[in-house]
Amino acid sequence: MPPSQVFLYDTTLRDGTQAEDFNLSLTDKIRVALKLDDLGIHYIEGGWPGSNPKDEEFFSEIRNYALKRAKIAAFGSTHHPSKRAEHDPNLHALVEAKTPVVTIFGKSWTVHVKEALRTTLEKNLEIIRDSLAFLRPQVSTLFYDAEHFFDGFREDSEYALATLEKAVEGGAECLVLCDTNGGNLPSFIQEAIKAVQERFPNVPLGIHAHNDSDLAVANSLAAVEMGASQVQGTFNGVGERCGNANLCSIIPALCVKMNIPCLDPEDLRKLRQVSRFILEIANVPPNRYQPYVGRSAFAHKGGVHISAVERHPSTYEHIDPALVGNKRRFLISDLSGRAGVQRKAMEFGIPISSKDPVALEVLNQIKELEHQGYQFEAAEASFELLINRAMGRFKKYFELIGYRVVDQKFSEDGDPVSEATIRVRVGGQEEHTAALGRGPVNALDNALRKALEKFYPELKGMVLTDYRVRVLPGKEGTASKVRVLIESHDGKERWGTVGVSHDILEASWQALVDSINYKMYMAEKNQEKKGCGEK
Ligand SMILES: CC(=O)SCCNC(=O)CCNC(=O)[C@H](O)C(C)(C)COP(=O)(O)OP(=O)(O)OC[C@H]1O[C@@H](n2cnc3c(N)ncnc32)[C@H](O)[C@@H]1OP(=O)(O)O
Ligand SMILES: CC(=O)C(=O)O
Repeated sequence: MPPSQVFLYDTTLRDGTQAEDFNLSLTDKIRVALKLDDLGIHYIEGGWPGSNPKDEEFFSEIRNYALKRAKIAAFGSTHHPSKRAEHDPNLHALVEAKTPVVTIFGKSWTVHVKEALRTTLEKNLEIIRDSLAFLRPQVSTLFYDAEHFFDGFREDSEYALATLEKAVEGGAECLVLCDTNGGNLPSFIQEAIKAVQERFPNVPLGIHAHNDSDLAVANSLAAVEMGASQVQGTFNGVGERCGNANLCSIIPALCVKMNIPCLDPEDLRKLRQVSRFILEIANVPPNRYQPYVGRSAFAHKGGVHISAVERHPSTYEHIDPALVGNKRRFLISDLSGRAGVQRKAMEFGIPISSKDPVALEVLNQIKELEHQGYQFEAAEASFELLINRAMGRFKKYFELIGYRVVDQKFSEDGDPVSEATIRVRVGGQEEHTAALGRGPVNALDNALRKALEKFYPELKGMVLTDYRVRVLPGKEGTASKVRVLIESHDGKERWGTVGVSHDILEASWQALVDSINYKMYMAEKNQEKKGCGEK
């Protein structure tokens, strides 16, 4: 039977940092711990104090903070086979970490006892009991992680259960069953838990699942369905190899789908923000397709989907995105229909009906342009300008008379020098400028801005923050078409524009021009809003 409450045990700072390319400094660890505490996580495993000085420092540093809700846990192993518990430096380090919770892991699988620990099955049982018994009087809460429990249970169920018995004898308050290699299926997880419950009806159980079969979340929830009241996992599922059970998916599943309290609804709304915060700190790019919290988790692209979601969100959404702090997005592409165009236009504040011939014209243009290689999902500014052009509302801020870009290399080792000259007409006035740049696109961008800034000083505050070039599929080698996506920023807003051509400069030019036009268009639009009394 599922428990009445689940306790969340986060191991991002310990097992999470065992992931390739996921590293945290001491300061990072403190910041993440405080964030998790603020969210309402019950236990935060800070590291392995016997492992390295950073983890030791973490435990002394975190004592300087008054945590609101979370308890800090220190992690380590049972004592070394060659030592007695009282002489084992790892166990001493755990006590010296002075944490309210200590978690130690021990071996449940005969293969591990013989091959990894290189000891006898009897000795391992003694190691488990003695390690816990040594810690028990010195720590207030003691958890036992039964490493490889499920693999051990399959191999020799009696021995695996005997290891748990020793942990209980030693004083473990919760037996956390681990799918360490992440290879088990939910049905087997439930079968093994049933046997554990029959043997230990009064001992709380926990689950610690790895994701090697992409089942860590399913296995964790299967364990909870059986009655496990502690769930260990990491934010964004980071962890050794393919990662740990992802708390960003487990938490909403528990709260929203299984109605098992683990976070307050108000805290649940912070989930996406906390997920992002941790990735930012670790300098890891977010996975846009991550369930619940990813940018695309509630992004609708197919025309049929957009139309139905407009009518009733649950037609294509499994939960309300706001519950986890995410939001619904509608994407424009060649898979869109009129409802998508209308929805997007409404978002831009342009009222058109899906029956309006303009909606159909815009739709046809998008389908043709996407066929040519344009893509508007990351270039919404270009799309907004396209709607305005179709409606005859587009204002031309400048006219190109011509440009020339020269890229010269003077020696084998030297950097090339790029220079652009440009002639534009603004109103009735012609402007002719030149600029150098770090590469031809930068030179062209510099020359264009230099020509326009005199007329539009607001362009000075605009910077290009991202520039991506993608060679479009084809067999034409260096003659292939390219798509350029530019992201610009003016301190307040960020917008994306797109250009496509066989010529990389032309593709860049299109995206640059859209970016500048959009900036000017936004400035006027904001001015109009102010004129209408909007704040
Ligand atoms: C499933 C998990 O994620 S468990 C956590 C894994 N995390 C980590 O390993 C990160 C932190 N680890 C470390 O910093 C180091 O490995 C340390 C400090 C713990 C140990 O370092 P070392 O003493 O150099 O050992 P090493 O890293 O080679 O690990 C193997 C040793 O651990 C021992 N060991 C492994 N598991 C256990 C256990 N449950 N109980 C007791 N000893 C164990 C092995 O017997 C072996 O000892 P031996 O070489 O004397 O035979
Ligand atoms: C304890 C642990 O991290 C594991 O078994 O995966």
